[in-house]
Amino acid sequence: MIRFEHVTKRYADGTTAVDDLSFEVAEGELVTLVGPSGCGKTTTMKMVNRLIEPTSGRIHLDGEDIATVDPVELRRRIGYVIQQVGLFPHKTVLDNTATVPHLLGWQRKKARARAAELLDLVGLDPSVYGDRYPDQLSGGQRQRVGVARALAADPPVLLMDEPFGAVDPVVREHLQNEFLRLQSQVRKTVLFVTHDIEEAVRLGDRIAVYGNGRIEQFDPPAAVLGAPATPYVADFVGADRGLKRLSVTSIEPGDLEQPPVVHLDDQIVTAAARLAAEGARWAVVLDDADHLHGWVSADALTGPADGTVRRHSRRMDAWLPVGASLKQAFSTMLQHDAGWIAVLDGEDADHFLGVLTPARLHEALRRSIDADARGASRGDVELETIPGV
Ligand SMILES: Nc1ncnc2c1ncn2[C@@H]1O[C@H](COP(=O)(O)OP(=O)(O)OP(=O)(O)O)[C@@H](O)[C@H]1O
Repeated sequence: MIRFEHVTKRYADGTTAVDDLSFEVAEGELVTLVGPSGCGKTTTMKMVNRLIEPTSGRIHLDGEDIATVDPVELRRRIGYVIQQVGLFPHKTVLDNTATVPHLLGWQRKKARARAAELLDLVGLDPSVYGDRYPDQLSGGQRQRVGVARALAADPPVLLMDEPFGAVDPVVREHLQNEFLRLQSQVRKTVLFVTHDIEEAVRLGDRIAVYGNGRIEQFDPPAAVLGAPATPYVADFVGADRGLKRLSVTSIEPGDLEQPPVVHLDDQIVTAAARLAAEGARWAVVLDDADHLHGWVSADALTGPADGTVRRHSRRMDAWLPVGASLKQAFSTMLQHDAGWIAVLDGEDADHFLGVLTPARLHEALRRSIDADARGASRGDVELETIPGV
C-alpha cells in the first residue's frame, strides 16, 4: 500500500534526515516508527503526504508514484493526526470533525451525520460533545476529535505523528486501547510515529526502529523485543524487554493446565472420587450449560457426602479469553489475588479451555522467546527446566 524505494531527504543545511530508506507497509497494516528525537521519523511521515519532498528515491501509494499526484488530491486520501491536534478554536466539535467532508463538497447534512457517527466511534457522544468548542474539552477528548476528523472522509491511509504524546500516561493508555479497537473495525493502513517503545510495541503490527535516518530493524513487536537485530536496537528497547514482551505474547491453548472439571450438580461423592483419582487439590466447576462457575477444593468435599458440588463451590471471576496477552493474565492474577486464571474460548467467551498458572505463564514467555530466536513455533519448543527445591 505504501512503498518507500531508496528514499533520501537532505535538508538545505546539509542534514541528512532520512538516508536511503526502503520499506513497505501492507494494506490494513499498522506500522509504528519509533526512535529517539531527531532520527527522521517525522520527515519520513511528511514525505508520504508531500509536506516534505524527498531529495531522491520514490514513494508509491497503492502502486502510484506520489510525485505524480497533485498534493491536494493526495492529501484527501490520507488522514493526518498530529500531537497539537490543530482543531479550529472557533468551530464546534461537530464542525471540526466535518471539515474534510465539507471540503470535499458533501452536503452539510450528510457531512454532519458522518461527523456524528465518527465521534460516536471514538467514544464521544455527539449529543453531549458535538456543540462544544475545543477549549471545552480535555486533552484526551481533543485527541479523539483529531482522530475522528482524520477518519471523516474515510481515507484508506492514516498518518499519525505522536497523536497521544501530549496526554498523561493513564489517558494515553486508554486512548491507545480505544484506537486499537477502532483500528480493528476500520483497518486503515497506518504509519504511526512515536518515541515511546512501549507505545510502538503495543500498537504496531510491525515496528520500524529508527537510528539516525535509517531503519535498524523492521519486524513484529515480539521479534524486536525477543531478537533485537543490532546492539543499538537492544539498547533502545531496554533491559526490561522481557517484561515488555508480556504485552505482545498471547495466551495459547497449549499453555494451559487441565485440572479436573466437575459440574455444579455432580454428587459430592462422585466429584471427590474424581479429585482423589487425579490427586488434585481442587477442580474447576462448570454449570449445566458448561459455562465457568468457579472452583471447589478437595478439602471442602471431604465433609458430609450428601448433596451436590453446588454447596461448596466458590465463584471465580478471574478469567480471560484465549488470545489475551500474558500481561493481562498477570495483571488479572494480581487484581484477583488468584493463583490461577480460567481461560475461555468461543464467541461470548463461554467455553472453558483450561487454566493458566504463574508457572505456565512463565513457560509461555520462555517458549515464545525461544521460538522467535529459532524461527520455530511455540508448541515445538522443548524447555530445559531448572529443578525445583
Ligand atoms: N527544515 C529542516 N531543516 C534542516 N534540518 C531539519 C529540518 N527539519 C528537520 N531537520 C532535521 O532532520 C532530522 C530529522 O528530523 P525529524 O523531525 O524527522 O526527526 P524525528 O525523528 O521526527 O524527531 P522528533 O521525535 O524529535 O520529532 C533532525 O536532525 C532535524 O534537526
